[in-house]
Amino acid sequence: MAYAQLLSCHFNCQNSRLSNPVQVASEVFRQSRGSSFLFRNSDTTQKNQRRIVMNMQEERASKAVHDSEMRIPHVLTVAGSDSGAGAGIQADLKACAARRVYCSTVITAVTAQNTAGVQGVDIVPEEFVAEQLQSVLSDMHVDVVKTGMLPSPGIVKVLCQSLRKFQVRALVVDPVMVSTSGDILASPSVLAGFREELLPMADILTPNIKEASVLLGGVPLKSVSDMRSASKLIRDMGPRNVLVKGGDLPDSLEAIDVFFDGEDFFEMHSPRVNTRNTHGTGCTLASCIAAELAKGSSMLQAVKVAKRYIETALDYSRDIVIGNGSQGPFDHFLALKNISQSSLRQDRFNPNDLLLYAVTDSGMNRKWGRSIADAVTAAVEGGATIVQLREKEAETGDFLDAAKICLKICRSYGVPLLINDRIDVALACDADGVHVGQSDMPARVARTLLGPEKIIGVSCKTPEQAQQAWIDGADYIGCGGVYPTNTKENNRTIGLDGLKAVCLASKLPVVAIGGIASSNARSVIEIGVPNLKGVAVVSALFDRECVLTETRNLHTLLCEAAAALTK
Ligand SMILES: Cc1ncc(COP(=O)(O)OP(=O)(O)O)c(N)n1
Ligand SMILES: Cc1nc(C(=O)O)sc1CCOP(=O)(O)O
Ligand SMILES: [Mg+2]
Repeated sequence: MAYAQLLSCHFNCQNSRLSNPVQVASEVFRQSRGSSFLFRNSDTTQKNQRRIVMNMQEERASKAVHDSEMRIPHVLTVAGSDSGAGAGIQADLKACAARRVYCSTVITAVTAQNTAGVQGVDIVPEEFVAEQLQSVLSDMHVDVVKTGMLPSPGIVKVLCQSLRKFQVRALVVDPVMVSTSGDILASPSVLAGFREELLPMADILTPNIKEASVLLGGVPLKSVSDMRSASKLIRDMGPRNVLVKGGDLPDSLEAIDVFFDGEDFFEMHSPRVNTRNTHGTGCTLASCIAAELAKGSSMLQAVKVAKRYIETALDYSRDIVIGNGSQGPFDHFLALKNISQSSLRQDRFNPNDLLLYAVTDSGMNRKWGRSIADAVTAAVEGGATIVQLREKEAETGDFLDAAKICLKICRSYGVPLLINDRIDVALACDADGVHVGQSDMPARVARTLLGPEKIIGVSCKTPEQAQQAWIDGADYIGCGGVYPTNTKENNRTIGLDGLKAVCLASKLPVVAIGGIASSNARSVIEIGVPNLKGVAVVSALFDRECVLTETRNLHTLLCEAAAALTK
């Protein structure tokens, strides 16, 4: 079968949006079957050639199955090249790779740049920027476009034209105007194009305080309160969300960013990292937001993850030396290093997320005729603050498929998803972490495999196990069975006293598990130990007719009980 025909029938499959890989494969076979008439030689040659055709068809069909399964999230960055590779296109590529997202590139300018500053800029003609945009967007499925240096009004124009022609899920605009070294990277005439065309299309704009000031006509920003006002005024220019980055705010011990979504303000605080290696933080942050959006995160969650990633990367790279200038690049690939300094793990896990911990059960879902997607959606809608996918009977492939589905749902609600027992599944789908028991893979080995960023929970029934969990680098303890349960066979009940003993033996946050429901959750919280952060529940949520109602009720009860304790 002619290659062009194979491609075209694959293309037709994609166009008809056959979502199931098996459907895609059978469509490839169906469309390709008629074409063996191309071969009209002797019988044997015909047989051999048919075999070749069949092999090609099988290969193509399996490729079609593979392609539809393996489409990875895709960010297109439209930005300038930095020869020193700390910022620009090079930072975007590294950030996306570190966040496990594919990144294609449209180059708007080539800069001669190093750790001392920008020595030269060569702007790519707008026609050639348009050609690059056409090449990428007409061929590849781009989820999110991220923009950096847009050095001419013509480039802003052709970009907006392309964005109108090829729809993407989100547009992240980093209004690069001044480099970290103070060099001007966009002329004032670009500002008009920004205001008129690009900003109204943006899902998020990420100015630093200098850029926010330029956008507002030179108003100085000196405090967090100024940043709040600026984010509101800038949002009036069109972007749906604004993140004003306060890293350069004078007299602040913290790096404070202000996020405004049109309704609420969120202040995001992180310790200021004392390092010269900050070149490229703006590009990296915007790319990381784009990458998380491409993976399906909500905007606020994407911003939080990106900020945490930058903070961890800066901390990890604080002492590296690249170049002789005043501003060095940092290392994007900390996850590839087997580091376990607990200092790097601060803040990426919020112990308050343990308040209402929903643990899934496929048997219960089957009993009530629910898909895993329905069960998890109802739980997070109802207020579950963290979800664990616990699939005790599933084949690895099915477990992974379920994990990908749940991850998409949880990311869109900003709720972490942990995988029960299976470190390999967590790695394969880039889940937020794992929960392991005393007979599963030891937590310290899980930590080595998962790196510093992932959440690791460990089941403990005794103070000794709790102490070991801390040494092994766990983030929290699951402690039970507090009450008898039918969900886990032969599970030893340790009661409220056993729970209290485990909590007192550890600095780690603890979530209680086993036989907990609305009828007894208050008594659990009321043991009143500060590191007991919540309850983990299976049957009281999932072995019920309406998961949404049960989760809502339990969530309200837990909030009330926790609030009563702090009075
Ligand atoms: C939050 C939480 N706590 C405890 C457990 C139990 O883990 P484990 O002892 O490994 O038993 P299984 O769940 O694997 O049967 C948990 N899953 N979650
Ligand atoms: C998974 C699990 N682990 C336990 C432990 O004691 O470590 S008890 C348990 C099952 C909890 O289910 P339910 O909320 O239906 O009682
Ligand atoms: Mg286990």
